[in-house]
Amino acid sequence: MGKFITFEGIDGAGKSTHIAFVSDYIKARGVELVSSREPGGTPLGEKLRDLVLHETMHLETEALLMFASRREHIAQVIAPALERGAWVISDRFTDASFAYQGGGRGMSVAKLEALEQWVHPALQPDLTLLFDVPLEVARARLDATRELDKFEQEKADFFAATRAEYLRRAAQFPQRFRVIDSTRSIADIQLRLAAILDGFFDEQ
Ligand SMILES: Nc1ncnc2c1ncn2[C@@H]1O[C@H](COP(=O)(O)OP(=O)(O)O)[C@@H](O)[C@H]1O
Ligand SMILES: Cc1cn([C@H]2C[C@H](O)[C@@H](COP(=O)(O)OP(=O)(O)O)O2)c(=O)[nH]c1=O
Repeated sequence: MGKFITFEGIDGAGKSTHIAFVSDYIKARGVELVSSREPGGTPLGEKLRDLVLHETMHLETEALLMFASRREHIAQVIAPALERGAWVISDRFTDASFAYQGGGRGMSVAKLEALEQWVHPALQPDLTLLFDVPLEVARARLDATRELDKFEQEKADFFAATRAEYLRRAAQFPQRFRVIDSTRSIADIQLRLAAILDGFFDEQ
């Protein structure tokens, strides 16, 4: 079996900035790597992504579409890759549903756990990199760079709750989570990522 690594954090924390670095670092070890994202990662998932990022909908519809996209992603991409021994990096996975639909929007943890049990009862990431920054830093980075989607337009209290839920989960699952202080410079964060990945390779 390959290894499954997920990237998490509130919008603007710096996840996307570090994916190429982590990919290259893993590939340099001679491992086959599949890099993907959620919502999305398959042709159907990308259509669902477009809907869920731009249409207003009931909270539970939003959660169900996230898990529908995930079901397809696991079936088409993640499970086959892990089974053939490849490593998989996903820009977000189920922790994002707990943080955004749960923490941010207030959906019950019990309902999210039921969906998780349904869609991937036996699969969890081997390593989750949580890019953590205060809201003001994330907001300033987003404002400086891009057009904001539905989630990115949310207010500060939404992101405070989202960030808090991510940190709660990191404390709940310390085995797989590594929290990265994303207020640091990109170079400092790369040093920290390299140390985390070296440790992770040593454990294998
Ligand atoms: N450590 C950092 N220091 C300064 N700017 C950063 C840092 N990390 C990311 N950025 C910048 O912040 C913006 C948002 O980063 P991005 O990686 O797209 O965030 P995310 O994928 O988490 O939403 C980008 O313009 C990026 O260049
Ligand atoms: C996977 C997932 C993402 N999301 C949200 C978080 C993000 O705001 C958005 C898209 O994620 P992201 O890939 O970070 O967007 P970008 O391309 O702008 O960096 O989807 C959820 O609300 N629940 C989920 O389960």
